[in-house]
Amino acid sequence: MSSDLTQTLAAVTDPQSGKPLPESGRLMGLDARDAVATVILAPGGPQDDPAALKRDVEAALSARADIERVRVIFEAPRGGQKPRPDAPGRQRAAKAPPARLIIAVGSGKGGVGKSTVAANLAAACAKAGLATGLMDADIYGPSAPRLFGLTKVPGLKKSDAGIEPVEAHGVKVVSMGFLVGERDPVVWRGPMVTGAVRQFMDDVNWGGLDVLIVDMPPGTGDVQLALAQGTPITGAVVVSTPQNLALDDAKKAMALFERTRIPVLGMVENMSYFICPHCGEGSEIFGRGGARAEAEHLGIPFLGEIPLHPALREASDRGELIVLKGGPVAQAFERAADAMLHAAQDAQRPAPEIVFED
Ligand SMILES: Nc1ncnc2c1ncn2[C@@H]1O[C@H](COP(=O)(O)OP(=O)(O)OP(=O)(O)O)[C@@H](O)[C@H]1O
Repeated sequence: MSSDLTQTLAAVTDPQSGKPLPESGRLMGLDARDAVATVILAPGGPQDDPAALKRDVEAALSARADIERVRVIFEAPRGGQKPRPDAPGRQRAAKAPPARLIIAVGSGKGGVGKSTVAANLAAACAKAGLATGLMDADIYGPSAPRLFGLTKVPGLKKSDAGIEPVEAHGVKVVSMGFLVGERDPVVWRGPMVTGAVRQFMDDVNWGGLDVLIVDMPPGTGDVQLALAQGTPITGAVVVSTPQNLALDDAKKAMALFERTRIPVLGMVENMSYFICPHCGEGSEIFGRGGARAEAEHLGIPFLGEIPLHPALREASDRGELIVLKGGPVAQAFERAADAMLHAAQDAQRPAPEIVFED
């Protein structure tokens, strides 16, 4: 599909270089899903005419029978964050990122336990003594209020320092679920998604965290794009289950992160094997090691495997985090969190400078 789309864009001339768009070096991302095409373009120089380019891209792609909507996104110019329009008369100082490490937790599809894994990884970081936050960016189906036992939170408060996160189990939490009920239908349009995610990132009084875990919605690129614009994301963790179909979806999620320039730190396999709550014995009902093998095949680190255990679902439903309770599932989360933190720290380390001696 995407090489096909690239061909369609060959009819569009880049005003900056005069070349067909795919040959101009400005086409940074191109994807279509559910008849919506997303095109990411690098910023142009003085010769650029972004309005004309946007119009031409929209016209070329919407002429296709399989595309109903086209979304054109220009990347911010290098060397700084694109300034956001502020309230009149109010000067906004350049903001420091909310955390030293910002880690997105994503999955290719729903139901693989991504939110459960994100919440327990966050609590594991807090347990290890790190100042930790969890931003529930899964605005289509927020589950942080349930997982952290915060379903009765009546809304988010604002102070002079910004929107105040709610603290539970040692983690500072912000979720759209505090503003709308978990089951309330909300229709999100692209710009609203971007606005909500940016506001959670920029306007929450996170208070200088060590780690911010971002629970991403499955699929769609809206949130990935919104995150990638203007915040230095350390990397992404992709959660999968061992089945082949889930792994295929996980690969798509990785491709989406990479296209938005968020490096993939590694993969966590959830529901890897079943631990019998009665005898404590493990059985590999899905065939173990699928995600590890796939991660190795793709050349990305494998961060750990979390067993399928009824106690995990029960704890989650009660608003408790199993990682804080000890036992084999808690240990699995602690090991995965440790591997994730190491991978994130490595991703942040600058590449060594190679010095040639005369
Ligand atoms: N390892 C596990 N063992 C037992 N139950 C689990 C495990 N992981 C997740 N679950 C349960 O599976 C269900 C789905 O988990 P969760 O909501 O975290 O998935 P998700 O991928 O975030 O889904 P969605 O995108 O729909 O929110 C929940 O009921 C959760 O308690």
